[in-house]
Amino acid sequence: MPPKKPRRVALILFNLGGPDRAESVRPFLVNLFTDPAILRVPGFVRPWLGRLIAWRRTAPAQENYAVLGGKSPLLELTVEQARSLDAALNAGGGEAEYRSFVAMRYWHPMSEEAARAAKDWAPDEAVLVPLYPQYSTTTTGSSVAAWEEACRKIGLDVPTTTLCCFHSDEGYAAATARLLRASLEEARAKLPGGAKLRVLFSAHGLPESIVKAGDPYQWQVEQTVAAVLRALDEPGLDHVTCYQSRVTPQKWIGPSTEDEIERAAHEKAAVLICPIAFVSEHSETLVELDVEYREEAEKLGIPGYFRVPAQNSDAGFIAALAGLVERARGSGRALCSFAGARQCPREHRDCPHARATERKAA
Ligand SMILES: C=CC1=C(C)c2cc3[nH]c(cc4nc(cc5[nH]c(cc1n2)c(C)c5CCC(=O)O)C(CCC(=O)O)=C4C)c(C)c3C=C
Ligand SMILES: [Fe+2]
Ligand SMILES: [Fe+2]
Repeated sequence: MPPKKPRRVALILFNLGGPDRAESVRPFLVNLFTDPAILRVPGFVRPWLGRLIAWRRTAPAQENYAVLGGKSPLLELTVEQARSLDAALNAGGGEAEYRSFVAMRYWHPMSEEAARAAKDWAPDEAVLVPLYPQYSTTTTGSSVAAWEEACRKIGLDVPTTTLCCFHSDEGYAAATARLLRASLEEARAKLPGGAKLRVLFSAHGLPESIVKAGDPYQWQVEQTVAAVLRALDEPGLDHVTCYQSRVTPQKWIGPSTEDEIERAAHEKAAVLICPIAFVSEHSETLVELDVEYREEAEKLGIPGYFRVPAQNSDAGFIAALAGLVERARGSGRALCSFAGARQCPREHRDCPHARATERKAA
């Protein structure tokens, strides 16, 4: 008998995307601020208001990207994560052949480009893999919606499993705790003896109204911090969870990372910032945390300012992601679909991270 052909599994890696040159900043921001998941105003107002906000945000955003050579490093880092994930999943041979496709939400390659590339490969099934550990309607929810629309448009119809969230996954928490431990040791070695050190778990913020409307993101961020602290196993560690990157005038969830840095400086405590909702370096880690907040902290006379690197293609993180993909495929259950809602419910404490959408092959 001829050997059985491996089943082709397309992995669709979701991230936000970022401009690839200075001229892309404005259209990237327009895409972002005209997304109904981000700008929650009546549909007839959104195109105008979204463009206005994008126009006002262009100059500060361009300044941030200028520090990074005029572009976001997010795509390159995501492509590297994709290659590493494929290598990890395909290493043992097995019944499946995996191939990752990157689908960015607001800049290229976007969902339609990813869906066309995936279709050309003729997969037997697909797994949607958000590079967001915590589910938010503004990130994973929005990406899944864009993906489904792209599939309808180009006629890609394969059985699809959605990895909804992995906020408390043990492998992910352990990999994050390892990175945190290494940075803690480095910071302690550099600090003058006896100086206080506080860990600031810094997540991307969200407008408070979005959380009040039921978005589980903040709750899931808190679960991640708890899981990382369990894995770190350092009782008594001075820490706080805070939120960065506020970009609109509404009230955002807090406390803000800037306020926590200021509080630490007043209390003569050094800070170690641990990004807790980003798994790749980008402008909000490399510029906001490493340049802007550091400058403010130093002006306030902070005794030390350190940062934990994002996971990028860290071997432990990639192994955790590979495990999540395998378990999601194997689950065969509708775990996070909640009365047809797109969103992983806030109360879903036991979320094993997968929503299996069974569709009959055409
Ligand atoms: C109302 C605005 C925004 C919400 C809500 C929001 C949620 C959100 N974003 C991330 C992760 C990323 N955001 C990135 C860039 C970015 N985000 C916003 C606005 C909102 N984000 C803007 C305007 C920008 C552009 C940059 C800027 O103007 O400063 C990025 C990519 C940046 C890059 O360098 O490529 C990521 C990643 C999360 C996790 C999140 C909610 C949970
Ligand atoms: Fe953002
Ligand atoms: Fe979930």
